[in-house]
Amino acid sequence: MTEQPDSGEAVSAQTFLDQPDHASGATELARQLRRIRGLVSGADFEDLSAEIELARELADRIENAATPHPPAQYDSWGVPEHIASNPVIGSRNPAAPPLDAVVFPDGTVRADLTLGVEFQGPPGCVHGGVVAMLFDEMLGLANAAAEHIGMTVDLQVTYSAPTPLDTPLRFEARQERVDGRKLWCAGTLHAGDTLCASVRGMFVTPRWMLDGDQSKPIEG
Ligand SMILES: CCCCCCCCCCCCCC(=O)SCCNC(=O)CCNC(=O)[C@H](O)C(C)(C)COP(=O)(O)OP(=O)(O)OC[C@H]1O[C@@H](n2cnc3c(N)ncnc32)[C@H](O)[C@@H]1OP(=O)(O)O
Repeated sequence: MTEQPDSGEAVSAQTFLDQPDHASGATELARQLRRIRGLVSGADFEDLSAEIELARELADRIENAATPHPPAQYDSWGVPEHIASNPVIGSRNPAAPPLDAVVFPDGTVRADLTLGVEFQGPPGCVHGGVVAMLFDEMLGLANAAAEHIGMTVDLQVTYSAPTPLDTPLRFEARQERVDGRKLWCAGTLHAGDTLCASVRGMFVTPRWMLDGDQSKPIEG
């Protein structure tokens, strides 16, 4: 639970698309791989030959133990495998920060996170493409929270100040307008009181999705 300070009164938020740890341990494995991701991209080493051998052995073992599943089908928005592989929120995707969102009763989706050197663009700053990717996901989550989802057709990001690395960041997004299959969302990214970036996005619910079941259970 968290509180929405701007409203002047405490409003509780619920974890959104909670992803319980996978029974196999894959979620914990992804956490350890994220540690390695940050260390390898942001540190110097004398000699890693022994660690490379270990990593190769580990990759071979995981490959042998894996039963790969194909990419999710279009009608499986929100099923655990779909969420888990997501490059922004996927708890089992080591490439994902991951971003954990909460949703407020008014539909605002919020995520607090800190991005390390593996997300660096300009020196000391978060890569602008990473900001855009996180915004895209945040707007997608705002659509999901409003139970009206679509695909991105237009995403306009305004970068107002550098987004610092290793600093608590706050993303917020909400769906603002719906006109038939067209959805409009907006969001902001703050580092403390500084507005680093804002976004406006337009989404369209594909024609084929209207025949499908958009209200599939949102699980993780
Ligand atoms: C429930 C569980 C949820 C779980 C969520 C987990 C989170 C996941 C979050 C993931 C988040 C990540 C998200 C991602 O990464 S989404 C991936 C990136 N986006 C895409 O790949 C989308 C590619 N585009 C398409 O596939 C088609 O264009 C779609 C299917 C979207 C629409 O093709 P369709 O044939 O169906 O529709 P239409 O062509 O009749 O158009 C309909 C209306 O829209 C208007 N229009 C169209 N384009 C534009 C435009 N650019 N500007 C302004 N207007 C535009 C158009 O004029 C028309 O208006 P009107 O003439 O009716 O007035």
